[in-house]
Amino acid sequence: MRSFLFTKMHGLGNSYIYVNMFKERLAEEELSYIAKRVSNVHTGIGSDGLILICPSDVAPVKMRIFNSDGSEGKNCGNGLRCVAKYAYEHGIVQEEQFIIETLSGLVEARVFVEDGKVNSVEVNMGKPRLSRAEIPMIGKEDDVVVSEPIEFEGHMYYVTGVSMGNPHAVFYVDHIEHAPVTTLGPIVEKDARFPEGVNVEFVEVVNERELHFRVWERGSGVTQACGTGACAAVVASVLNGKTKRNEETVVHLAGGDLYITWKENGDVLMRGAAETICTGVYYY
Ligand SMILES: N[C@@H](CCC[C@H](N)C(=O)O)C(=O)O
Repeated sequence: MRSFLFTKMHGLGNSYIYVNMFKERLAEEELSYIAKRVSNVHTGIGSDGLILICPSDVAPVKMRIFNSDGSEGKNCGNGLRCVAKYAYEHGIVQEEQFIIETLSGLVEARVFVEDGKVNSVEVNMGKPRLSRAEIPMIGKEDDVVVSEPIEFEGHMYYVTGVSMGNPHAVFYVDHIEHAPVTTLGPIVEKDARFPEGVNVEFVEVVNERELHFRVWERGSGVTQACGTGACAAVVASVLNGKTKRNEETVVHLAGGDLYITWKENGDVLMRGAAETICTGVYYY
């Protein structure tokens, strides 16, 4: 029987099994299988997926994220905050500001430390990508998708498309508690107009600085929070004239709050909590 050491961490209830690949060896061809196994709440550890904390050729640390269905994602906002906390607290980095490599590029993290422990993290998530080709979404390559009418199963909705290194489809609702997360979410996720699938976000605007948010994640379904999704929601809200550029917006997710600013220079800043739940040995 084989085994590896893991740490379970969460960002606002979006939990992953983290493996320190500076020390552990997992076979590339088994990563998808391991992600599915550890995520299972009944027969595994229970999580929204698996995150590998890896050595990098271009940064002090690299993040790889696998959803609970075994698919590999290109970015993960809550994961980045937890990777930053882990890297700092385990001495992978010594500075409080450092670069993390992801499959969608480099981001800069800054940890806020109290008594040697990281209690929150800010990540500069970089610039959102807005063209259909970048999201990706079928249609004229250079077009942006802002409140575009779109039909699903005979009903009309309005979608705004944003890539934060991974794809997001944002929909506005009047009351967040009635958002069709588990009904419309899986339909949009797998719709052929999004050739790589899509994360699906529902947003209720409270006021110019506050949003309610629920998510159906590509590859994981309902989660308590999605960092890249919350960034996409803020970008979409600026594009739709509902919130302001260069001003911090509080996003209320099921698992807690994130503080997000789409800066004048184009970068999106995300700040929020990152927490360690437990460590252990996983056998497979
Ligand atoms: N929970 C994440 C996003 C994880 C990846 C996503 N499901 C995808 O496939 O793109 C976050 O906090 O951003």
